[in-house]
Order: sequence, then structure tokens, then C-alpha cells
Amino acid sequence: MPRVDPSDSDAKATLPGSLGEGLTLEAIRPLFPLFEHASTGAISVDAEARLTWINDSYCRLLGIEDPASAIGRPVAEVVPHTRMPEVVRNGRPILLDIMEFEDHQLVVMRLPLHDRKSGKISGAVAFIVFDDLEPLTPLIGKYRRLQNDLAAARRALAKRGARYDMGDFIGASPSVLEVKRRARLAAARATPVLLLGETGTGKEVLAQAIHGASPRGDSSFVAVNVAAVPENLLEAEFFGVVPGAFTGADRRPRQGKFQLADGGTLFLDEVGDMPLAVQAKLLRALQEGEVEPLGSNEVKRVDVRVIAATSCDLEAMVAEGSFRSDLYYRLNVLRIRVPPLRERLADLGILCETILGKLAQESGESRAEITNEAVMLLHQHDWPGNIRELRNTLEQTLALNEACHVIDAPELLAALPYQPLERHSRTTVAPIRAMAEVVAEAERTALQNALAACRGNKSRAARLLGIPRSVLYEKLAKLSEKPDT
Ligand SMILES: Nc1ncnc2c1ncn2[C@@H]1O[C@H](COP(=O)(O)OP(=O)(O)OP(=O)(O)O)[C@@H](O)[C@H]1O
Repeated sequence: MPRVDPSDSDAKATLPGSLGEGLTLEAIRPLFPLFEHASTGAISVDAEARLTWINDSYCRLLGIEDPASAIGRPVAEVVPHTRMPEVVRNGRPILLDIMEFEDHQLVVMRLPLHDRKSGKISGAVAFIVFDDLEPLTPLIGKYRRLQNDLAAARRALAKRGARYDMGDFIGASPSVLEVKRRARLAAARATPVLLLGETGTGKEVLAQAIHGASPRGDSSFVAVNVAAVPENLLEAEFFGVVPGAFTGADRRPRQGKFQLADGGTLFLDEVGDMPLAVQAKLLRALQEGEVEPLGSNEVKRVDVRVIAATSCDLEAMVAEGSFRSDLYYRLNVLRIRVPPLRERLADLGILCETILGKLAQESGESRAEITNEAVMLLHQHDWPGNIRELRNTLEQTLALNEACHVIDAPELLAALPYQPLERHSRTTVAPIRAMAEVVAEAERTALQNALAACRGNKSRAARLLGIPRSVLYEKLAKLSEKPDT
């Protein structure tokens, strides 16, 4: 293989005739003497990535005693980690790259060369732009730190939706251990999960824990409470809206929960409350991995793992035709039944301990203890609202008993829900209270009684009370913001 003479006087110092033809050896050759002296390393190769020229300082750096012996050899044998064969193969320049060499890094540029007549790749040149990154260390360090901060911020943002992990699902009764075993199984798989259980049993806690322990744990966890979204907005909520999709629609596009959960997990709470028309679209999104925003006729691909939850008897709903059987089978791949609190009363003690710890953390006050007698009293209650209700009861007990350090049975009695009305003396005249307060209390009692009568099933409770589900949810949300004091 002939060695190119960089001082060849025939070289025409013309720039490539046209950019379409690319850089030719003839055009670059006059620069070789400059590379010879000014670059720590410069090489050229032919169309087979064999070395045609190497400057002296590169030979010294690589420890090559006789430069002539290197000419004609495959460049990869002479220069470790070189990407010249790639440049020759695909004809694409690598304008800036960091190449590892022993314990330091070299910043290199690689350019393909084209044959003047045929335009085909005839070889490539490469030269070291920087051989000493030391002066750039502060800059590189700052860049790396920013990169790390960005990655951490992205991870935190993605995790924003998920607050709980497996350890937050409290309990050690056999039924809870089985729930956790299945949840770990679910985390290791990519299949849909169906969580069945009454209200307040911890279905959302579990869904977040499954997401967190799954390979998608660093991506978004997006929750939608199907029952809380008015029916006519559900489709937009799930699949998004393009600007001007309907009268009054936003001018800006709005992403649906499916798009927001792309790469992560979508938690569909109260999935049994989904209208049949939306069920059909949900099924399509799950089967095809595609969604169509409202007002658009373009489909978008999404990669979403679905965890659905319900307190409804989906099988009965399928039988009566209010839930699509195909959607049911799609969701019911891995089913976990979350037991109600009354079936795991053995966990009451540890649940109280944990909840009291959390309440203290949230309020900044010292942690209250609970006596064995008080826990025994809790055993007698039916807990239709499950752990949410237990938390509410403990919170109210603390609110009703200022500076309470130990919760004993008497303190608890006053806060336990569903007290028999006879407990109030009929002879005493009730103090006059503001109308708003009386109405709020009546509303609270009506909600609690309806929920108790329906064993926490919110749809049935809403029907019983004659109000839309979304209104029931609004009222419940307000109640949980403002504990009864
Ligand atoms: N096993 C558990 N350990 C600790 N806390 C729990 C557990 N289960 C539920 N909780 C607490 O109870 C409350 C209700 O839990 P969550 O929202 O997960 O219930 P849910 O079954 O999804 O209710 P719903 O069906 O009404 O949406 C939350 O405050 C949660 O922290």
C-alpha cells in the first residue's frame, strides 16, 4: 500500500467541488503538513480502513517505532478504539468524539473522503483535536454534575405520582402476607393487574407499591379515579384532546392520562364505574397500545402498564351486561383480592401504631400511644370504610382530645363513627349552631350512613343518596380535608 506523501505538489487546494461530492483526498492533502506538526495525532485510511498515513507524533503516542511498518495494516490493529472503519463503512463524519487511550481521553475528529470522479468513499482522515482534557476538567465536571442533576430531577418527576412502596402496605396477617406475595409477583411481570377490594382497603397503596417495585419504577405512576370524573369528560381525560376538538375546548392540546403514563403505569381506580362506550376505547388502547386524542384522527403509540382496581363485583357486572367481558378478561390477568379490615383484625394494633406515627409526622406534634383496651374496642367495630376509616377515627380522637398522649377506650368511644343516637340525652336542649355547620354535619352523617349501608361501594351509595358519583367524590374529598372536630 503506497504511503501518501503529504507534500505532493499535485494536490489541488480546492474545496470539494460541491458539497454533494464530499471531501476529496486532493482537497485535504495540502493540510497534511499542518497536521504533521500541529496535531498530536493524524491518520488517513483507504476505503478498506487500512492505514495510508500517520504522523510522527501519533506514532510516538502509540509507541510505534517504525511508522512504515504500520502503513497498510487495518487501522483497528494500530489505533485502539478507533471508529475509522465505521466512518469508511457508512460515509458519515464524526465531528467530535472522545476516544479512550490508556488512561487518558483524546478528542478526535473523523472525516470520510470521497473519490473525485465516482464520488464513492475512498477512505477517511482523522486527527486529534485535543489530547489534554485537563484544562477542560472544570467544564466537563460541571457538565457531568448538570447531567446527573437533570437525571435525578427527571427520576423524581417521574416518581411524582407514586408515594408508597411495599413496606407501606402494613400488616402481617396471613391474608396480607398473601397479598404482598402476589404483589411482588405482579411487580416482576408486565401483565395487567386487577385489585379487588372494598373502599379504603389499600388498593391504591398496593398499586403504587407494585409500580415502584417493577422495572417501570423510575417512570410515571398516573392514577385516574374513573368514578370521580364526569362521564362526558372521561374520554378526554384518558386519551387527551387536540386544540378546538369541540366547542369550548382549550386552544392548547391536552395530554391524556395514557400519554402521561407512557413508559410507566396507569392506575384505573373504580374501573367498574366506566361507561360502556369508554370501555370499548380503553380495550382498544390496551390491545393495540395506541390512543387517539379527541378531535384527532391520528393514533399515538403508548407503552403503558395498567393496574385496575374496583370495589364492584365485575363478574356480576359482566353477567348483567354492564361491563364488557373482553375488557374484563384483558384486565383480569393477575388478580389480587385485598381483604377488608374486619377479615384481618389481627393487624389492628400494627396499623394503629403506623397511622399514629404518620399523624404525628404530619402535624409535627408528639406521637400518641394507644392502649390495648382501645385496640380491643376497635376489634368490635365493623370498619366498612376500612383503613381510611380507621385513620379518620384516630385523627378525630386526637382532634377531640387536646394534647392526648395516650389513646384509651374512653377517648376512642367519642370518636368512633356510627354512634347510636340514643347516646345523646333527649331531655337536654341542643345548643343552637350555625346553619352551615348543622347542614355540613347532616351531610356527613348521610354520607357515612350511605357508605356503611353499601359496604363502602361509592356508586351504590351515590345512587342511594340520589346524587351523581362525581358529587359524592367531591363531598368525600372535602370531608377528608376537614376532619370532624
Ligand atoms: N395496608 C395498609 N397499610 C397502611 N396504610 C394503608 C393500608 N391500606 C390503606 N392504607 C391507608 O388507607 C387510606 C386509603 O387507602 P387507599 O386509597 O389505597 O385505599 P383504596 O382501596 O384505594 O380506596 P378506594 O377504593 O376508596 O379508592 C390511605 O390513607 C392509605 O394510606
